[in-house]
Amino acid sequence: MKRPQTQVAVLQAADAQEDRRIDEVADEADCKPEAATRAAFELEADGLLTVTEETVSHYELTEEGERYVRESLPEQDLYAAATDAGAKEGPVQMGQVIGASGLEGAAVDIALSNYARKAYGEIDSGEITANPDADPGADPEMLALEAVADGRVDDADADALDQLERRGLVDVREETVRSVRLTDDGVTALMEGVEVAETVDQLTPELLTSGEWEDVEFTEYNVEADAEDVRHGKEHILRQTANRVKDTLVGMGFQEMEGPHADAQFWINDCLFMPQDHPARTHWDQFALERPDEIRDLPEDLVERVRSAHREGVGPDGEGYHSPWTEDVARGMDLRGHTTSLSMRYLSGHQVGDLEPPQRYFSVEKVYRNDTLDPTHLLEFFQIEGWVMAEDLSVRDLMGTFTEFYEQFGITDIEFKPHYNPYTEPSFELFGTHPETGEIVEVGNSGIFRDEVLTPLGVECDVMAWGLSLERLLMLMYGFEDIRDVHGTLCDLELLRETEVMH
Ligand SMILES: N[C@@H](Cc1ccccc1)C(=O)O
Repeated sequence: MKRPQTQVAVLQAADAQEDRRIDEVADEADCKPEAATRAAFELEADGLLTVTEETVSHYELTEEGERYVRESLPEQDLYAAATDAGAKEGPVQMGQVIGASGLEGAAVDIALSNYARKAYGEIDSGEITANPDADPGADPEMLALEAVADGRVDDADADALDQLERRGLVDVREETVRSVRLTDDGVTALMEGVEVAETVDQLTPELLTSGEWEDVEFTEYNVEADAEDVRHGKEHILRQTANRVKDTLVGMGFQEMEGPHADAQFWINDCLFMPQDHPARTHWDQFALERPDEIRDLPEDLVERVRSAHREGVGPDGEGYHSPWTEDVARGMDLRGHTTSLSMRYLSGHQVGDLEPPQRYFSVEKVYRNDTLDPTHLLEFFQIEGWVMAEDLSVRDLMGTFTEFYEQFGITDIEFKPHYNPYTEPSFELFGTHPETGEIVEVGNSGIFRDEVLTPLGVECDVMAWGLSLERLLMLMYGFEDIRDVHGTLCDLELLRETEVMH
């Protein structure tokens, strides 16, 4: 039998009687552990070797853990001080005991909570007792801490180790250790003789620089052999999807909008015909800016037209809100609660000049809302904003656009529900079905802009528009159940690493 060089070396270094660790095998085969692992997987695929994997935990003391090993656990100090103060006989003043214990700052809370947990005594209305049966001298956590410090982790009590990890006194690192063993077929092959094939199984810098690569014969690549996990940096799944959304919309003929994250309420709310004294005005619960607290430039002519739409309405039958409207409120600066502020800027002609129909614009940008965090809400998220300007638009166009858009992401069951927005009529919310839970999830909001919005902007044709959530799209695509798994400080790295990317 002929095998590539590394495989022959690994085969010869392996044993039929016992598992040998891959790093030892690599050492003996005189190759890198990665190369030995790859060869082992290939040999395994051909039945000459078995590869077993084992997860080994390495324990290490944190700084705090090291300090306690040197000194003592805070709860041990507390017990000693309590005992000295006579707390074994009856309750004594807590203040006095803590003072005598030498514990300070955060250590006091640590001592008290662990004291109670370990039943070293009772703490009640400012008094403390010490349990005469407790034995802090043989505290299992201290013993485990010492075992870790001395490199005798195997002697440590498993529950105590878990507790130490929870207390942040030890760090645990997990490592996958692979071992190999010869199979009967492997032994037979070795006895019959395995020769080194002339083929090259690894392209090296030397082969490249010498030009030798042109003449050598390469080993066939076994794409079915198992392989080692390589964990390199990669684009975040949310960013990837955002880019895919942008490509999709560009493919559908849209151009991208850009604009400020912090903007005047004028662009965020007033242009959208949201009355200044209406609760709907705060229904996004936007974050207001302290500095600067107002925008300097607003287009005066547009301000005037928006004021008039709010006060008197638009058109012969129009009714305004008959409620106060002040430019001061309109100048107030907020973090945008939706990117519809960008649509207003573009439709007004103040961003890229006056626009003639047909036009299509989009953005995939961050918005900020003062929501309560829960599995489907974040304080900031990405909105897929978009609008189409054309002479004659109907609800069919709106639904058709969403159907076409979501289909590109494999989502074919979007449902619509009539909705209310102060700025669109009719309005629709969009829903999708969560692939794991089967629950109906709201994914966006949309509608056709009212004349009260378009007339002041100087737009004379129809405009249909929407704001969709990028994170919710991700949930439908990948089956995430909690938005915080993919976003923010609590995100689940393992999930992000392992999620297969769809292209
Ligand atoms: N601004 C709406 C989305 C939307 C945009 C444009 C028209 C209609 C609805 C939201 O954030 O929910």
